[in-house]
Amino acid sequence: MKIFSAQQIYNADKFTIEKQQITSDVLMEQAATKLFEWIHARLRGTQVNIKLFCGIGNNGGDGIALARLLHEHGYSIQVHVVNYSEKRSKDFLLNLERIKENKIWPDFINEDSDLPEISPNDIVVDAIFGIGLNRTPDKWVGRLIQHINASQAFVLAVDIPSGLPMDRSPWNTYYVIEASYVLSFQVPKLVFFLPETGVYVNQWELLDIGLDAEILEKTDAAYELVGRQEILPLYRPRLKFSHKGTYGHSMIIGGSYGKIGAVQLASNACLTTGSGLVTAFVPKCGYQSLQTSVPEVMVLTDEDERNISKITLPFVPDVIGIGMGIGTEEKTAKAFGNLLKEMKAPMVIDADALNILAKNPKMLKDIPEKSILTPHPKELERLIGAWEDDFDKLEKAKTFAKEHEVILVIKGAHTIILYNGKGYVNTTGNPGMATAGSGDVLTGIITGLVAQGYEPLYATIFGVYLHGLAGDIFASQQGYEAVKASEISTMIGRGFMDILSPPEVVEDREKG
Ligand SMILES: NC(=O)C1=CN([C@@H]2O[C@H](COP(=O)(O)OP(=O)(O)OC[C@H]3O[C@@H](n4cnc5c(N)ncnc54)[C@H](OP(=O)(O)O)[C@@H]3O)[C@@H](O)[C@H]2O)[C@@H](O)CC1
Ligand SMILES: [K+]
Repeated sequence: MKIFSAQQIYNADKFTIEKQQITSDVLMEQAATKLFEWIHARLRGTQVNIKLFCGIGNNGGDGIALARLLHEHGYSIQVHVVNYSEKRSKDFLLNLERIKENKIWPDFINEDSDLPEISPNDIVVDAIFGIGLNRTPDKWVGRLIQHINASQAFVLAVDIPSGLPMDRSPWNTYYVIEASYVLSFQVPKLVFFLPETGVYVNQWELLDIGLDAEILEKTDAAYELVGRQEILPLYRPRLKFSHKGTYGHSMIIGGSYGKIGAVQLASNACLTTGSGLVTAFVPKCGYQSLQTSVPEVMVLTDEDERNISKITLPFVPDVIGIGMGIGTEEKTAKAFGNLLKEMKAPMVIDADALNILAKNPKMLKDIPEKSILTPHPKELERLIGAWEDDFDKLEKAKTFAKEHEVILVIKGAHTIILYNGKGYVNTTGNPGMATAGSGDVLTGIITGLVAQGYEPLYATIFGVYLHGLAGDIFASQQGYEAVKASEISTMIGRGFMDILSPPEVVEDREKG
């Protein structure tokens, strides 16, 4: 599902109004009706105080229209107009007139007003700012936002938490509504998925307000949200008349004394994802433990006892996954550098192999095209340098990926994959997966998919989703704390089954 910028949403808005020959007011009424239906389906007339804080733009207009619908259905409401500008929008004014006709008298909050009391039992509707926010809120509006955040009331944000800009981190982190739930219109917003801004969005859901399908289809978005619907078409079925050679021979290279487990985790995940054959290449000290722990994996050893020092391949693997537990010794760096020169096929590069690249930037030019790099935040910083905020990070990472023609996986609560100027935002995974070896399993999964013939970008998108899903399935049975990397691998098969099973009534991608 596409993630639009604010400008693209305004364009879609305009296109819909022109094509469907409706007024903008009709679109606002559709939005308010969807908000009302969502609330009404849950409250079913329960008497609770609903306090609506409405700005003077179209986000505020949505809030005022919602207030009218709630009032018509017998809900107890209070409307507070947050009067932060004289430039009121046309549809805001129209809806203000309409509620006055319904004998609802809003309270106007200005710089000098006392802040209204909010009880923890109230429901607050936040319609102060929407996607039109373009500068920091005034101090008094910021104070009101802090007052709402401190109230402990349930806060339902309309479209986006007020104070959160669409294309940058907030100017003042205290001047943003901490929403309990966000009902967002039509398309997800990128800020919901980034670490600095996602914290204001506890849960979110999309409401279809009827923006025209044609414009949604033809708009080229810079980011895409990846849910089951996007993943299913990427799946490559296993054929009846096939053999282990059909599914590729993967090579997992890594490990050092005390860190052989990383290779075991990656090799095991690679096999479990369906790679036909897996050979691990480790220092001598890893031979016995690997042979015993994963009998299906073949093992080749370096001549060095404790570190990788010279990589000699007796065959050409379909894909190499490299870096887990490998260390950054000089001889290892040299061996990796030589391998890069030798290999033409895409590789999956992780962990210390990334640190070696960061320390030896000359090696970057030798990375085979469409290789997949899977850094965690520290490794990413070593590769692309420090960033100012999440948006700056994405831009720098995009530039890096383009320059070196690689697929860059930025790991996080919502892992983002960058390739050729475009970003793919993953929707699976959970905090339990922030655990030792989780990244080794991901490398194994992606390597296993490339081995089976998945195109590298698709292998990455599919692999990141599958990895998160396997972690989610395990966590749903045992809880976050018990998630261990090896347990994630045990759920890879269930993950595939989940992807292939019929979708639930509400798509996971439309909620978060
Ligand atoms: N297609 C859709 O999805 C539909 C969207 N709809 C709704 O419209 C919402 C967007 O509405 P919007 O464009 O009127 O902007 P909104 O956020 O209400 O801000 C109002 C104005 O405030 C100003 N301003 C900015 N920052 C400021 C600040 N710090 N302090 C003071 N003022 C500030 C700025 O104007 P400026 O002063 O810069 O000229 C801005 O224009 C969207 O989120 C959704 O809820 C639906 O109605 C139906 C269809
Ligand atoms: K809002």
